[in-house]
Amino acid sequence: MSVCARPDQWHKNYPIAKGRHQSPIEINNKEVHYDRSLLPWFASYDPCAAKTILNNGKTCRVVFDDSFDRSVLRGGPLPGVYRLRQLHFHWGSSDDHGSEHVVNGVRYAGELHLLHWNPKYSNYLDAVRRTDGIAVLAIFLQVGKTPKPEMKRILEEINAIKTKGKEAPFPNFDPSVLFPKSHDYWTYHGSFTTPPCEECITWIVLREPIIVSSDQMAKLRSLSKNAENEPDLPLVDNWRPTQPRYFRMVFV
Ligand SMILES: NS(=O)(=O)c1c(F)cccc1F
Ligand SMILES: [Zn+2]
Repeated sequence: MSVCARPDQWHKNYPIAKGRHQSPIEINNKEVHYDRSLLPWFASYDPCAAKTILNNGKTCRVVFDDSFDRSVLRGGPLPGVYRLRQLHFHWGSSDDHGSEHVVNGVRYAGELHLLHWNPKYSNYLDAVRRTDGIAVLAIFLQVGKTPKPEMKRILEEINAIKTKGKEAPFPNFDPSVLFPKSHDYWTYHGSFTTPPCEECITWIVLREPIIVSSDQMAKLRSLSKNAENEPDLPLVDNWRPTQPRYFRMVFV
């Protein structure tokens, strides 16, 4: 495994990976603070902003047009609107683990991240250098008998992006169809969960998971980390272990 592959080695190339605002973290209900000044969050996404779905060897990602305030997240802990740029997933090698955040000791089968950036900065790369540059909406995936039908659209495309570097058109998709009923959330300041682990993220972690089927999780696991001309290496366990918390949570 290359030195960058193992999370406990990341700090050798990216010292910030040992910072004091790293993600993910363990969320314990008894330790969160209630902040009544926090507002509900709102997403207003344009389905026509959806562009492509791709396998980058680390996850399955859907990319959106973020050249103007077309699909935005606002409210909650956010000072203004943040532009939707991409969504991606984290999952395990079996249904009993795979999420990045852990809630009261519970690991979910997976976690969906919708990444947004603050347009007060000139571009995404500038935003990732700012503590208020990025907002990620995180939604847990829980395995159950009645999966959310809207997940089907993404999983049907998996066959087209089996290997690293494969990309397929993914038009006309509003990711808010994946949201659970409740918008209740926890929020804290953290980082990217993959190198360079910049500490630029306002995390909004939804309390209510969405239900996916075991077959749908197996579909994600059928992706390969490698390109088509290389041996098939199952793309699984693309989650980072929880990091030290060092600071307080807030919860609406
Ligand atoms: N998992 S995460 O949301 O922090 C994330 C991103 F949004 C984008 C790139 C890498 C990455 F790790
Ligand atoms: Zn992620």
